[in-house]
Amino acid sequence: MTTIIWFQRDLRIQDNPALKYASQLQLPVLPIYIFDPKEDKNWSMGSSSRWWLHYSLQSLQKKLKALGLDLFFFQGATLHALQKIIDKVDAKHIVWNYCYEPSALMREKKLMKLASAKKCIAKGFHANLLFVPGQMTTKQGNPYQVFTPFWRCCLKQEIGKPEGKVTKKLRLATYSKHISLGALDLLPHIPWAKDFPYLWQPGEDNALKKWKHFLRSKIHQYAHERDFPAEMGTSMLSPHLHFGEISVKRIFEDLLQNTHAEVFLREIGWREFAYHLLITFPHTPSKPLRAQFTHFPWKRKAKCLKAWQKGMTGIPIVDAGMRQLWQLGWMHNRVRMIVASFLVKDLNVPWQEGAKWFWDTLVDADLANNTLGWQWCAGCGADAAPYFRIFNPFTQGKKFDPKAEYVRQFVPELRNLPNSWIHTPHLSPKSVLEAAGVYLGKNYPYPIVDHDLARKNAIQIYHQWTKK
Ligand SMILES: Cc1cc2nc3c(=O)[nH]c(=O)nc-3n(C[C@H](O)[C@H](O)[C@H](O)COP(=O)(O)OP(=O)(O)OC[C@H]3O[C@@H](n4cnc5c(N)ncnc54)[C@H](O)[C@@H]3O)c2cc1C
Repeated sequence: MTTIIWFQRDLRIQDNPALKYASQLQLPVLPIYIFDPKEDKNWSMGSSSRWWLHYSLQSLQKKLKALGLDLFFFQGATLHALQKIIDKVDAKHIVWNYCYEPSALMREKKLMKLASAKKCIAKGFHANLLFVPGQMTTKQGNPYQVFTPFWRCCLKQEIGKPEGKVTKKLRLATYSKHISLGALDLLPHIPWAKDFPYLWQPGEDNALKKWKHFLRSKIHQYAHERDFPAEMGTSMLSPHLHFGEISVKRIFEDLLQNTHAEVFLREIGWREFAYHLLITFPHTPSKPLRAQFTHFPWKRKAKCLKAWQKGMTGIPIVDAGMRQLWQLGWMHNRVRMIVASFLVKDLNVPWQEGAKWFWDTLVDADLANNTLGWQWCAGCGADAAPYFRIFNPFTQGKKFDPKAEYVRQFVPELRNLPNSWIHTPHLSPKSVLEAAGVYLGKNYPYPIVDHDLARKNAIQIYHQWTKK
């Protein structure tokens, strides 16, 4: 008789209700992780996330060993693997924390049935969000589609306290047919992620360290600094939150006594909103929430998309963002909005193309947050920026990177341009460019579109389309 604990996106031992429950059952425990590279079809895990996952699992395995346990790895179709394991160990219980994505919830439902047929008690726990998504409705009983009333409603609900730590040693069940972490083959074969470790240390201990540091020395400035990409004024917790290395209930609890918490807490609220939308409207990762956008005349321009992906658009703030993403697997939120607006409005490329690129390159790639972010920028989602509000990437660059530290870090070929010209090299006097060693069309591109024309064009397309 065994208790299986199935880890998914809850790679922590603190405030882990499934682990806590398993620890109270007095049976040998079998902690497992199953990786199915083909799962979730269009949204199987991207390359940067896999990098993160490898180190996060390594860290969890170490933490479980300190509890007398281990982490057993499996590869292949999840339900099939679960069925085999339940049979092999004659499982009495299988426990897990819910993964709030449409296909994961479907899988978990099937697991309930499968386990019950085998007389194994299956139990899922709510652990990775503050509120169960999809349950909050307006007075009329409709799902919320605007953030502020959604969040107001959330904050009136009770939020349970985080679970304590499991501290006592547990008995490990035995199972011989598992594979090693390395055999999951999560790490890249060519070293494109070589710079990631300068910025990122996955794992629960590092997530907690980062959170404590943010609380101690950054949260009081967050409201002012969060929009300036060179300041590093945000928490940078997104990949840790995505993989469940830190509990959002724990974050909420720590914020209760903090007088600077409001703005930061709202961002945590956007995460809740994103999951609420994803569960309520499960088609939205690939289709617009506002159905009238289904036939919007986007254009698939392969050359423009490539230039955007490579950070070679000739628009410094866009290129800096796209190169930060490639180099470090992450991009600052303000810049995510700028590059997304540029792709969908200036280049008229479908938002789904941008979402896919982010999915593969972000260490924090998250189906709910990524979908919300892209649909917000494209104007086709809930509470989205109106389509005709188009970011000017040059003024955004000057406003949010006034000393051009961000652009200089990620677009070093522009490094020697003065602050007054660095965001608009194409308008710079020839003498200034020459003095800085910038040769447009040679070592840095001309802008791939004229922003003023592109803006007029985007608005014209929108008006023609809305008249139809
Ligand atoms: C086009 C686009 C795509 C995005 N894709 C993702 C994604 O795949 N994964 C992801 O986690 N975030 C995504 N975001 C949201 C946001 O950019 C990141 O969460 C944020 O930059 C992460 O940095 P941080 O942890 O320092 O954030 P902080 O400012 O410190 O915020 C704390 C936490 O709140 C949550 N959060 C913050 N802003 C948002 C937001 N706008 N929407 C939802 N949750 C938010 C995140 O979990 C974040 O870690 C996207 C935004 C845009 C505009």
